[in-house]
Amino acid sequence: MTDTAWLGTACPRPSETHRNAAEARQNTLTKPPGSLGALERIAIQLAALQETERPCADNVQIVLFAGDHGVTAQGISAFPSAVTVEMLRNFASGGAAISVLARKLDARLEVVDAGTLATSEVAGVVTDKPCHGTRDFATTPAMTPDETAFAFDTGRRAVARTVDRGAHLLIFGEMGIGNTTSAAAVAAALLGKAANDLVGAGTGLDSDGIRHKARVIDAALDLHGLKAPDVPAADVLMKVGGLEIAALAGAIVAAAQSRIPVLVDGFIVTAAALAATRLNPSCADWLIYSHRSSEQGHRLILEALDAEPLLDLKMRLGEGSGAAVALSVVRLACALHGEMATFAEAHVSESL
Ligand SMILES: Cc1cc2ncn([C@H]3O[C@H](COP(=O)(O)O)[C@@H](O)[C@H]3O)c2cc1C
Ligand SMILES: O=C(O)c1cccnc1
Repeated sequence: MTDTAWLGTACPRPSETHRNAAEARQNTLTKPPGSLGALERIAIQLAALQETERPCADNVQIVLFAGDHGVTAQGISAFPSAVTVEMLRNFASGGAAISVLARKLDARLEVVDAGTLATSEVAGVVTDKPCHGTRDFATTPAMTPDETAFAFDTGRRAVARTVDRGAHLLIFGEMGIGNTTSAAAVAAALLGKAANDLVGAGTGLDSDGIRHKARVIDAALDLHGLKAPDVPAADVLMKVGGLEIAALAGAIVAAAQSRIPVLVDGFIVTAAALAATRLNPSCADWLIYSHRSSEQGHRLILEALDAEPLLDLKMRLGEGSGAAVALSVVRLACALHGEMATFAEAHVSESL
């Protein structure tokens, strides 16, 4: 039995001293105070987390967790499960969206098979899984307690591999046909909302398909007793989550415990972040929200997390792609914060 006690270890608090210093610096830069909007907020948050007056997001690691979902047997995705493993090869050979973004951003990309149906190792992919895909949660819990604990640890091990590389920021992505259904089920259970409020088109379901997806989730929440209030997040993940979603939740907690800020991607990673904040509320300080996905339920999860994402580009891909695109904005926020001249340095008159 894998121990999950580590998930509860408190994450460090952001430095108020550095937050105050960064805020003070923003107000001395040659611009009307507050005029850089969210860019100021992000630079100040990062300064507090990195315990510096000049935050930085140059050294970035992207970790993508992949897993397969038994619930695909219910016809809840527009694509077949085989795509998950096919995409593993595409990530490794550099042709996926996140592969291109990682190259252009000069960020390292590690792909972890956290539980796909692949029966042998895929070249260029780290294999760290307790089983091959989850069970169909329409009929039985998706995972056993041991598989869930293993998946949390998969996330922790991925973060441990990056700590020595000195990453300023982590981005987590995911790949798993069927995982918008699992993510919606997890979020519906944790938020006490109807499945209908959290489902969306995923890879491209039509409105009948979306209604069917909601019915599958709704029935599963009944079956597993997840409409009751205050079901522990680990139970929710075990019953209707996924191996890559539990790995994401474990990785988010582990990153915060290791003092590494996380740039949170779209619908699925945000559902995992919601679970992570239930597993360990102190990790919330370490999360920066990158974008609002056009997957319908994302808005509700973001609201529950009190999150204001940086971008809304109508993206709905996953893989960490929204966070990767927002990384450019974060980097520019850091550059402005660190490199703009102050009123005194530039001999510019301050406000009346
Ligand atoms: C070629 C392809 C590449 C992807 N990359 C991410 N996803 C995204 O779509 C999947 C979730 O949608 P659903 O729940 O509808 O299956 C996940 O793998 C997610 O990462 C992809 C989907 C496809 C088809
Ligand atoms: O926003 C996401 O993460 C997302 C949305 C649809 C499909 N896959 C991922």
